[in-house]
Amino acid sequence: MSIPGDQPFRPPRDAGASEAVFRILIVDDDPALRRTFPHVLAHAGRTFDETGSIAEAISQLEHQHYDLVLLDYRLPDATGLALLDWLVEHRRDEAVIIISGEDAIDAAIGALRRGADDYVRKPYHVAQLQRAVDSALHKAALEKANRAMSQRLKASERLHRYLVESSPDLIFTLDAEGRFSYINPRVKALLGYERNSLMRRPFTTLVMPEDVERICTLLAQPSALPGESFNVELRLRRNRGAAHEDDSVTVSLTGIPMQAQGADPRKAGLYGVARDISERKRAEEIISFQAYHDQLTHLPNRVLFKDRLELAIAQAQRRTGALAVMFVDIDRFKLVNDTYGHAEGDTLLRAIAARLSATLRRGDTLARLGGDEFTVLLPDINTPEDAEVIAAKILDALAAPIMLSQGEYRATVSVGISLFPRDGATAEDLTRHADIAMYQVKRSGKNAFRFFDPALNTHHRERITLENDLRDALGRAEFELHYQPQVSLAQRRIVGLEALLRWNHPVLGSLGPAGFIQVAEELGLIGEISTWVLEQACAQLAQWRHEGHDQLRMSVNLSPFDFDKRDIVSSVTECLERHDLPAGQIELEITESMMMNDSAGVAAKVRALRAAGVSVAIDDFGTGYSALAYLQKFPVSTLKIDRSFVRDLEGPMTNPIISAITGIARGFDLDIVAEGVEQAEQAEALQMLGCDIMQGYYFARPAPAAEVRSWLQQPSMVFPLH
Ligand SMILES: Nc1nc2c(ncn2[C@@H]2O[C@@H]3COP(=O)(O)O[C@H]4[C@@H](O)[C@H](n5cnc6c(=O)[nH]c(N)nc65)O[C@@H]4COP(=O)(O)O[C@H]3[C@H]2O)c(=O)[nH]1
Repeated sequence: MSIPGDQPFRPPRDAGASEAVFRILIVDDDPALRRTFPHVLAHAGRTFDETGSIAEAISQLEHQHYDLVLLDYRLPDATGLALLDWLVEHRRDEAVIIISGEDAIDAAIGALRRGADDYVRKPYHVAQLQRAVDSALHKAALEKANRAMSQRLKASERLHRYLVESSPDLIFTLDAEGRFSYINPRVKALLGYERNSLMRRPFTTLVMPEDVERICTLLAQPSALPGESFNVELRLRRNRGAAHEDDSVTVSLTGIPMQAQGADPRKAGLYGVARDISERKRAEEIISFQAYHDQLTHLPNRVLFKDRLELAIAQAQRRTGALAVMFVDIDRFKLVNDTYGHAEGDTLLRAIAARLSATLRRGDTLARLGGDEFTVLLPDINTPEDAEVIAAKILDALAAPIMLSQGEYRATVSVGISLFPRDGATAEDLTRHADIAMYQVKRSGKNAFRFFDPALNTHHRERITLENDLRDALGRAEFELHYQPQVSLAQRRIVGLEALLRWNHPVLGSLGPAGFIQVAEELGLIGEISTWVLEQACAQLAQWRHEGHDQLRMSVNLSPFDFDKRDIVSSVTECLERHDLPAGQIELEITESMMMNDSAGVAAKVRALRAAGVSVAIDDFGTGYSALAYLQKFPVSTLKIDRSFVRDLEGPMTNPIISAITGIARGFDLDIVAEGVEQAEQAEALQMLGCDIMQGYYFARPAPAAEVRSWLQQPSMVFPLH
């Protein structure tokens, strides 16, 4: 069996005999001989030391290693055998050639037994001694090289063992039956097994059941040739005893079949390296989760929703079934975000996501597309009524208030529904059509659901065009203010003017605010528009005051959004200062509904405005649930009687509501203005009911500033003005 990549060990070059340096120790009591030897044995790379006794030789050897000792047998202090014994005893590896004049064979046997390499008997021929020395040194060189090689082999083996045993990867070998024949200690730390307990156990012992079949198939493949590696990702199971939250570790396994030379390829063992990639997998999972999920709610995002919808469409097509897509948009979400801040907005989004999720079944998908937009995929519905039931459930799910840190909040949503195949065959069409249906719900009062109707499509396109045009309208100076007089019958003069916004649309002509104010609010453009209106109205009033009409009051309509997000008080007072206007000559109109939902602190702002001397009127008074309590909380200065009450006026004293309103106004010392007066009889009746200031087509329609100027200049007023 060969371990791939393991090369045969080669000795280093300097271990070769040819390049070695040899030290030779001559031990002889004859000084003449000691001097002769170096001459007769001289050779490049040989050095000689000499001593005359065993004791001297030992002392020399204790300090120096020699390759060869030329040892005289008989010395003054002992025989050469004593030195041989010393060498054995001290595990020395010097080669020894005994040079002896002894005749007895015992001397030679004794010397060779004690490890002498050669025995040269005196008298000898010089060539004989030279041969013996050459041969002993050659042998010594070989042994030296051998020793060096085996030392290096051992070191190399230790290194390899160290690398394998301390590897952070799991390294193992399997026999031909797939049982462990080696496994490194990493298995203990990684999976909690004692390595010995795994020996001869099948590899599959360590594999999670879900992956066993896969790895078995891979191992059984005949294409797995020796040296041809494979790589596979699989889960290894932890020892039950290893207290760990995960019961498996995901590894990347590189397997290299090992096969004995010429053996059956199917009978190959395996060399495997398994790297723990659990962390990487987790990171990958997080990254892919983030790519397909919304971070705030952890719901699927737009990409994943589209993917699931496309899959559901394909499946519905196959089984000729139906599916529904819902577009869910939170009503007035912007208001929460702008008023309470993004943290509260996020809490609301999470709470709504949780409520919606709870109403759906396992196979349904709830996704967050971004902002306050959610989508729902109902992949398996039979009839439109099924979708209707779920839409109703969604609305119901939000009936209970949601707890925000600022208090309870009642959220509502608008839901648009499109059906496959009826309303579209692609993910884009179905989502767009559900979106259009949702828009329609928004326009007709919110907090409801509605199915897509192809007719909506045209409206929707018109709406998109309108939105785009509206974004450019301020920049292109397409807005204009018209002014409608408020007259006092008793004084027969114009006492006030209401500024009413007009949009001179390049294609559609002059548009009234009803057609675009709500869109501007939804697009977040209302703030800029209101600022422009206020500025324009103040400038115009200043102009008329300059022309001598200094008793006029200017009414300006504000949107609830103006009270929500801006510091309306300072905007108004600064504008008044800029135009040098007395505060009481500007009147801001707010609606009843704004008073009822005092989330943005409207009452406090109204009080601040009133404190600054600015008049505040309640528009459409009496149409909602105006309670006297509101009048205490909101210290307004004027009540405007809605034109719906004026329209119903048939004769004097016939309208109890108007009587009540005038009574309230008197009680609270408020001004009163009747709107929508179209006929002389209505004016008469209102006067009888105690209302003197009136506004309506009977007196004058809203008109551009130039026309209003001509009315203001009339010395005596005759109604109608035009
Ligand atoms: N049928 C009938 N209608 C009459 C009569 N006299 C006046 N009107 C109309 O009644 C509306 C009076 O304004 P509003 O109730 O404050 O109702 C206003 C106001 O709430 C809002 N609006 C107007 N201008 C602005 C503005 O600059 N900013 C904001 N945020 N809203 C505005 O748009 C609403 C509609 O404004 P307009 O279309 O200009 O409609 C005006 C006016 O043209 C009448 O005798 N009969």
